[in-house]
This record gives sequence, structure tokens and C-alpha cells, in this order.
Amino acid sequence: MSVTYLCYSLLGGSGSLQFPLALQESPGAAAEPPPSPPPPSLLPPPVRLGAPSQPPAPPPLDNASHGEPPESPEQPAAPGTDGWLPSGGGGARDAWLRTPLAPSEMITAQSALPEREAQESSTTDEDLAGRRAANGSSERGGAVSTPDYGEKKLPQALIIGVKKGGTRALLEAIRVHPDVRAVGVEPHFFDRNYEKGLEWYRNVMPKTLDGQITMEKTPSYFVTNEAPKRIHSMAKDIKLIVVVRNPVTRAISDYTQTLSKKPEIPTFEVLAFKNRTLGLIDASWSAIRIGIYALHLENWLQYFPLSQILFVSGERLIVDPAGEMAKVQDFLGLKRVVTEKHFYFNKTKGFPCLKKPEDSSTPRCLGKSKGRTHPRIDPDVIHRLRKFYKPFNMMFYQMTGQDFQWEQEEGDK
Ligand SMILES: Nc1ncnc2c1ncn2[C@@H]1O[C@H](COP(=O)(O)OS(=O)(=O)O)[C@@H](OP(=O)(O)O)[C@H]1O
Repeated sequence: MSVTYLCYSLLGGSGSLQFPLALQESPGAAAEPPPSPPPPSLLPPPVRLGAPSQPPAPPPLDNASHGEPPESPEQPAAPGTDGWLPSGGGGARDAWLRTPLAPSEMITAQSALPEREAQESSTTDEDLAGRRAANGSSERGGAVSTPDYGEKKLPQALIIGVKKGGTRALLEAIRVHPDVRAVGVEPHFFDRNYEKGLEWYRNVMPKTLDGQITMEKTPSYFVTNEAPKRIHSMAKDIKLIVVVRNPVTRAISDYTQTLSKKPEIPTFEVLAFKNRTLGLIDASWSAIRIGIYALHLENWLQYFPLSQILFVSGERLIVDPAGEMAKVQDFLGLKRVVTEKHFYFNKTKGFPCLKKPEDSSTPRCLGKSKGRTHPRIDPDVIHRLRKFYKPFNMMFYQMTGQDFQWEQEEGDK
């Protein structure tokens, strides 16, 4: 059964959003993408998912219509300006922090700066300006610097999603690897900054030496309709990593983030339904829509073979970070350098953190915006959402050949 058919069956009556993906039955992993989009006559009609708009990308309108603030206007700093990773991207120590909750681990003025970066998925101009003002031209927060030589290259690997999946944890862990250099902020090139051109994008990248991999993470790529085509036209052999998480928990995490910025928004229970009495889930709400992974993946498979995409379990990244990192390093063709010895479980934070590097005395946890306490959600709503996602999850397992076991989870944090 195609994802298209599945969506028609499950969502046809729930609303009228014209889902922007060009959906077709994929005969498996497409080794080569179509040179141009298939003629409209060959495309099935778009999937109906909710509200009557046709956004080309994760729609701020969805948020607006739900009383949520639009996504923050995150923009990377202009390449070459102070504070934009002047020494080549920094290291993992830029974003993994000492947990502020451990009394023995006082945050200094210097280390608080990277915490701010780590608190949000993206760094805004404002963040960077603040950091520049407080930190001069360095964003390394006292960390040992990496020599500023080598060459800026376009990325050979991208973490493309999913929002709230654990993408920051993954990026910061892989940055520990000496053969990886990554941008700390999210460049949003393939969704928001594409018109700035590839030279702009290259300039955003850290310098690398021969043999080092350049990476970035922007979780919104996974749900950006144009992203696969654009990325493919830049590098068809690029490696793509998607951190996925139980879509119900992911939706709650997404909502929790919005709530932290805009406490007056309606409850999750209200936003989740088009009609609660009828049990109609509002799949046009971005918090819900992002979790329909099968639908988004279909778009990527039009351009990239499955073998070029690694799916990392957001759940396992927490319980077994070293195990997931082994898969990531294998996928990237890297020696397994990041191992158990790099992680410890921080009971106060409730998450794994990076152990102190040899050249520093400070262990590092992610900032306060990672691992937020979720509001309590009505169990009935959770139950309905689980039912809603189940067929999409099954389709996703089938497409990826991986069972993420979200149906077996007892509760959603
Ligand atoms: N080691 C570690 N430390 C802290 N948090 C961790 C870690 N590993 C995974 N996670 C989970 O990452 C969730 C945030 O996901 P992202 O980094 O992808 O968020 S974002 O899209 O960039 O905003 C975040 O979601 P919430 O718990 O809902 O805040 C965490 O559950």
C-alpha cells in the first residue's frame, strides 16, 4: 500500500490541507531521482490533511492558526562575522554543558554563552550578537581551540530531522569525533536561506582538513518539500541522518517548546483535535504533522536511495548513546572513536552527558531546553494519538526496514 493511499484512507475526511508532498508509489529506493518532477497528470491528487492552505514548507500559518508563535526567525550570522565559528566550527564542548542543576558544577560567564546556544534548536542573530558582545570573536567559551586552517567545504553529511528528535544530542556527540567538523547553529539553508546561494552556504561551514567530514543539522529539512531536490542538486551522494522519536512524545515535546515561549497558547488537548467529540485529529497542526514520518520520507525517497539515509532512534540515543553513535560512525565511514567512554548518565539532568574531555575539567550536558519537563497530557488524548499514528508508524517501519517499537511503549513522557 502506498503512503498516499494510506493517507487518503486515514485522513481523507479530516480536513482539507493540500499536503505539499508529491506522493507516488515508490518502487523502493530510487537510485537516481527524476530529472524533473513527474508530470502533474501522473501524480495522485494531494493528500488532505487539515486546514485549507497549501504551504510549501512547515507552515507558520499552522502555528498561527493555533495561537502559537511562528517559528523563531532563526538566521545564522553572516559568514565571516565575529562569533560565527571563526575557528572552524568549534567542538562538542560548545554545546554540551555542565548541567546547571549540579551544585558542584557552577557555570561561569564563559560557559554560560554556549549554554544559550544549546538551549534552542537554532541560534538567532540576537543570540550571536549577544555572544559576540560578551565573548569577543570567539564562541568557544574557553574550550581548547581548533587550529583555523583547512578549507571550507560543502557538507558531506546532514542531520535533516526530526525536530525534537534528539538532533542536538547527536550533533554534539558526533562533533567529538576528530574527523568531523560541524556548524553549531542551524544554517537553514535548504529551507529559509536557499536564495543566498551555495557560496554563502559553504562560507557558513567550518574549515576542514583532508579526510574530515563537514556536517550541519537543521531538523526542519525533513519536512521541507523542496529540501530533497535542493540537497540532491548540491550533492547526490550526500549522507542523510534522521533522528526519529515516538511521534506522540515528539508532538508533546514540540508543544512544550512552544509553550515555553508562549505560555498563553491553548492546551495540547485543544490543539490536537479538529473535533474532539468526533475524535478528529488535527493533522494540519505542525506538532502533529511532523510526526507523520512515512509521508515525509516518501518525498526523500524520490531523490535518495534508502542506503543513503540513516535513521537513528531518539529513544536509544538516550538509553544507549554509544550504541547509536556506533551506527552513525559506521554510516559515515568513520572509525568508532566516540564510544561508551565518552558518555555518562547524569542523574540530575536525567540524560546522558558527555564526559569531560581530556583537556578540560568540565563534563557537558545539553542546556535547559533539552530535556524539558512535559506538561501532563490527558491519557485519552495520548491514546487517540497513538491510534492515529499507528498505521503511519507501521508504514514507516516497512519503508525503513526498522521497527522503532513505538507501539510497545507504555506511556509517553
Ligand atoms: N543527551 C541528551 N540530553 C538532553 N536531551 C536529549 C539528549 N538526548 C536526547 N535528548 C532529547 O532531545 C530532545 C530535543 O531534540 P532536538 O535537539 O532535536 O530539538 S530541536 O529540534 O533541535 O529543538 C529533547 O526533548 P525534550 O525532552 O522533549 O526536551 C530530549 O528528550
